[in-house]
Amino acid sequence: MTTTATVTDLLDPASSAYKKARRQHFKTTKNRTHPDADWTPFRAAEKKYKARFPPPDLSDVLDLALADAAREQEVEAGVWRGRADAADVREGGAGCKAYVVPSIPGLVILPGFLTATKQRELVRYCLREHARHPNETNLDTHYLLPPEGLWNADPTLLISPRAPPDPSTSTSPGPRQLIANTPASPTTFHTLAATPKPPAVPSPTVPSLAARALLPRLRWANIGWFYHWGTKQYDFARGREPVGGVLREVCRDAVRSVPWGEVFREGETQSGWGKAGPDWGTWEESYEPDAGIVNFYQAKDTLMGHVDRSEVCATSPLVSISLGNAAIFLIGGLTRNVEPVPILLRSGDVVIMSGPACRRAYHGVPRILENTLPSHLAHSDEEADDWTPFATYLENARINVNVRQVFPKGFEPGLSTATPSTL
Ligand SMILES: O=C(O)CCC(=O)C(=O)O
Ligand SMILES: [Fe+2]
Repeated sequence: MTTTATVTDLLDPASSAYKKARRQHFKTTKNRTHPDADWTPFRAAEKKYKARFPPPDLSDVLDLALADAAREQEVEAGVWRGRADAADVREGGAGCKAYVVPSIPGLVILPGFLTATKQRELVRYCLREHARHPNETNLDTHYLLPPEGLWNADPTLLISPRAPPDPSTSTSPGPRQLIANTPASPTTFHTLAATPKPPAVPSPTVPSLAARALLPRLRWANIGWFYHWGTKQYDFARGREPVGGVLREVCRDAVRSVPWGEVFREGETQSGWGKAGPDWGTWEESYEPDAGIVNFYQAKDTLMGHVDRSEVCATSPLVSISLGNAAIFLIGGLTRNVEPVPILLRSGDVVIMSGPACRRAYHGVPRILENTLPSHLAHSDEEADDWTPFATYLENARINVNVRQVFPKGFEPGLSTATPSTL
């Protein structure tokens, strides 16, 4: 008989689950040489938190839910916990708690920013309304998805690959590809916009799958301006979908609730803001999200360290919303040589990355923390009629909504050749 090891078992050295994980670990790492000396501090942290055995020690991980008595039950039930004092933070915020991390100027954490009701609304929005045509998903390249979207399809519906089978080649619709790209800026913008953006080639080896079997392979859905993964640049010629409804409202509320004077204090202002100078003082009016990605993570998925530099504006806020299971988020500096700060992000937390030091800092998600789905997103006796499938999906998943602003205030992109579909 096989039983699923819980986090509590895995953290207890006397348990059989711990001993089994240890045996497996020694078996798989027996012949491995350890190139630790060559790892950058960012890579070393990724390895640490990715490790299945021994389970990572989270005592260096900033966990701001521990500073909030109202979240005690959520923390206890999820077992994994970091420390509220694991990093130096400054507290501020009007009407809600905002934490500034002075070692990474421009990084703001809004723990528990979203109510349980808002979290549910956003989960419904991401899966039911957003991850479908005309928004592109990772599956569109390889599969002929139903027009109503994967989520709304009959779970038994057989979804066919786009390309006819060819057993001689093998590619798969995997996670996001990390490709080196030229940072976008007002100077490089026109060259980047003119670079050819050939469509991705559908894999001839993916199998037909029922909608319910394909759903766990959903990895991302595009927001706003269309992103071209092959060149890691926006494809402005395709126009954009509007960023509206609950998403725009949540992002704008989050930006408005930040005490920006605390984030960028007088006298501490960093260089790198560009010709127009710091514009954090006017974000309340000028911030307008127009692009981004919804990331769908299954329990074993990770997102490698990267910099989001395809946006022409390298300073305006990027709003990142966590839903479902918790995760370890690493954020460091402008190179991988900067030791990252590990942060435990739980459902309802919002992170804002802004300003030149943070907006182009390396960051990544080395681990999803299993069994951390808060009870307000799980199955319950009195759940709303339509919540059951969402609760089932979330048992094993985390959703991150990552929303950006591509153009700086006042920048004239001159996109006369573009044919925006829904501007
Ligand atoms: O999942 C997250 O918290 C971060 C996602 C991210 O960095 C991205 O989409 O670029
Ligand atoms: Fe990112």
